[in-house]
Amino acid sequence: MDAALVAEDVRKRYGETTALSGVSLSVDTGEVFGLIGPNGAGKTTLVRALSGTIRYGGSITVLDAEPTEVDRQRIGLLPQSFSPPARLTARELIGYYAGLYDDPRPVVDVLADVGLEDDADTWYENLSGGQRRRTCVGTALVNDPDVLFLDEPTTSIDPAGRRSLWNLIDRLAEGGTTVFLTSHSMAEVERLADRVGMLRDGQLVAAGTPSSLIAEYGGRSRLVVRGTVAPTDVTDSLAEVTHSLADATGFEVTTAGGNVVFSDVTPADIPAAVDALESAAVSYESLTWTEPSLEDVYLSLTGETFEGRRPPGAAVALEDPATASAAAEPTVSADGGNE
Ligand SMILES: Nc1ncnc2c1ncn2[C@@H]1O[C@H](COP(=O)(O)OP(=O)(O)OP(=O)(O)O)[C@@H](O)[C@H]1O
Repeated sequence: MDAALVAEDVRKRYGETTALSGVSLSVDTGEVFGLIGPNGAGKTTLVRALSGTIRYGGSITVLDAEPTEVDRQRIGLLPQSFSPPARLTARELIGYYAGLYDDPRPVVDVLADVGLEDDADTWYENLSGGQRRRTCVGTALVNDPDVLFLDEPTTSIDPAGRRSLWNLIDRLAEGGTTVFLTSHSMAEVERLADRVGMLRDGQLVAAGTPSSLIAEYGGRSRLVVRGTVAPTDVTDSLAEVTHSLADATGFEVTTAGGNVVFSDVTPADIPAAVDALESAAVSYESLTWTEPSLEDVYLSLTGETFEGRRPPGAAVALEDPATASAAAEPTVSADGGNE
C-alpha cells in the first residue's frame, strides 16, 4: 500500500527545548494512525511539522510532496487550540472555511457530519465546549481532505458526541482518508487506530497495531480473587494455599494484599480457578478478570500512573462464585478506560 505520510529523522528544537529528536514513521493511505504520549512529548510539534506549519530538521513527505508544497485542498488540520471569532455561528464559520477552497463540500453536509444541524445558527461563544470542538472539527472537513490531522479531536466532547465523531472517523477512513490523530484517551486510540505510535521526550519509543503493542508491553491477563481467607482449620497462610491452587490449575498463582492472583488466564479458565478455590476451601468476596489494554502499554512505557485509574483492561466483577462460569464470555465495554 502507498504511504500517505513518511517522516524520517524529524527533529525540532524551540530554543533550548528539544521537542522532537529524530522521529521516523510512515502512515499508509487510508490508515488511522494514533499518536499518544505524555504532555510535552512532542505530539503537537509532530502534527505541526507533518502539516507544514513549522520548520523542522529531517525529511517529511505528505502525499509525495514536502508538507509546505502539498496541495492544501488535500489536507485537513484540526489544531489543538483553535480560537475562531466568537460571534460567528457554526454555519458561518464552517461556511467561511469552505469558502477558502475551490470545490468545498456543502456546509449542511459538514454540519450533519459533526452533529450540529440543530445548533448551526448559534454564535460560537454561546455553544458548549463540546459543540465548539465539533464546529472546529467541521472546519477541517470542508475540503474533503485526503489526509486529515486531528490534534486531540474529542477534547471536551461528551460521550455520545465522541462516539459519533469516532463513527465519522471510521467512515472517513473507509472512504480512503488517511487520519493522523493525537489523543490522551487510550480508549479512543484503541477504538480508532490501525496503528499507534508512542512518543516520549521527542522520540517514538514504540509503534504498531494496538494488539501488537498490548502483546509486547501490556503485561498479562489476571484473575484477581479479592478478600480471600484461607481455611483456618488447614492453614492460616494464603501463601500455602497458592501452592495447591497452582497445582490444581497449572496457573501461576500469587498473593497481593489479601488477594489471590491467577496470571495468564482467559475467561474460559475462570471456572477451573473457581473450582480450585472451592476445593481448597478458600472463601472470598469477589473475582475480577482483567486483560491488558493500551492503557497498560502507556503505563509501562512512560512509568506514569492514571489518577483514580480502574484496574487495567476490560474488567468483569463476579460477586457470586456461582456465576463464574457465565464469565467465560464476559461483556466488555468498548469504551473502557480512562479519558
Ligand atoms: N512554540 C513553542 N515555543 C517553545 N517551546 C515549545 C513550543 N511549542 C512546544 N514547545 C515545547 O516543546 C515540547 C513539546 O511540546 P508539544 O506541544 O509538541 O507536546 P505535546 O506532546 O503535544 O503535549 P500536550 O500533550 O501537552 O499537548 C514541550 O516541552 C513544549 O513546552
